[in-house]
Amino acid sequence: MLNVTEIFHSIQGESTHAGRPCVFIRLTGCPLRCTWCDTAYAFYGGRDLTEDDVIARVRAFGCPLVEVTGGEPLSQPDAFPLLTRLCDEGFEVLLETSGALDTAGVDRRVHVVLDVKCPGSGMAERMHWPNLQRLASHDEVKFVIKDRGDYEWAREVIRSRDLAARCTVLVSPVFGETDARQLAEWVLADRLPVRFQLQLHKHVWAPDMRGV
Ligand SMILES: C[S@@+](CC[C@H](N)C(=O)[O-])C[C@H]1O[C@@H](n2cnc3c(N)ncnc32)[C@H](O)[C@@H]1O
Ligand SMILES: Nc1nc2[nH]cc(C(=O)O)c2c(=O)[nH]1
Ligand code: SF4
Ligand SMILES: [Mg+2]
Repeated sequence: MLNVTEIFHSIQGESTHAGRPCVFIRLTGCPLRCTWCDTAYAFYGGRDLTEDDVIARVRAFGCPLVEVTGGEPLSQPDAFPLLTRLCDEGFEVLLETSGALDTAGVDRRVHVVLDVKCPGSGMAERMHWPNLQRLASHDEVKFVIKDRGDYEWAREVIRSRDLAARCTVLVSPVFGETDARQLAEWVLADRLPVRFQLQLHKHVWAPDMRGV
């Protein structure tokens, strides 16, 4: 059984897949509390659905790209077989995860977008660092940057672990809080080998709108 906040069809707003039509499965619940989280409505509530229900709802959208997100999707043990089932059904599968939960049980076909929570999130000490050793070239690592302190912390993690040689590294401003231009200029000044991203959907729809 899966506890689900929402299943919706939208334009992927993040990662290297930004701009592509995508179905989102937002699982309920998260053990973290990032200071700037834009999805606190997924912490509680939700509706219990069987894996078959979820697959049927996803299939109905007729879209080959699916993202499992949350909340923290890996906080539900049944998320692991769901990811495998989605791959078996022929979907291209993305997983958006906080970095705090072990990704060892995630199907290797899944494209993992792994956050590394910076100090400004208040959750940096929750990082499960062995997750970085399991990154495949189709995976992506994301740093959401609140301020200059976060930027310098992320830069050190990227350089000391040679992350850009392993996979795409994304840096994103905290929406509505971090000056995007400032972050872009820091990246350029340092020749940091990352992909700067904005949350595209928040520029298309109202930033606080659900289900997009
Ligand atoms: C809501 S989280 C759900 C998945 C998982 N719990 C995680 O944190 O990756 C989805 C993505 O949105 C990002 N995010 C949440 N609030 C944000 C904000 N205010 N500005 C920029 N990105 C944000 C998170 O860092 C994460 O990459
Ligand atoms: N359009 C859209 N793209 C997204 N990419 C990642 C999202 C997420 O909340 O994990 C998200 C989201 O909530 N909406
Ligand atoms: S881990 Fe993800 S869902 Fe949980 S509080 Fe942080 S951003 Fe929000
Ligand atoms: Mg979102």
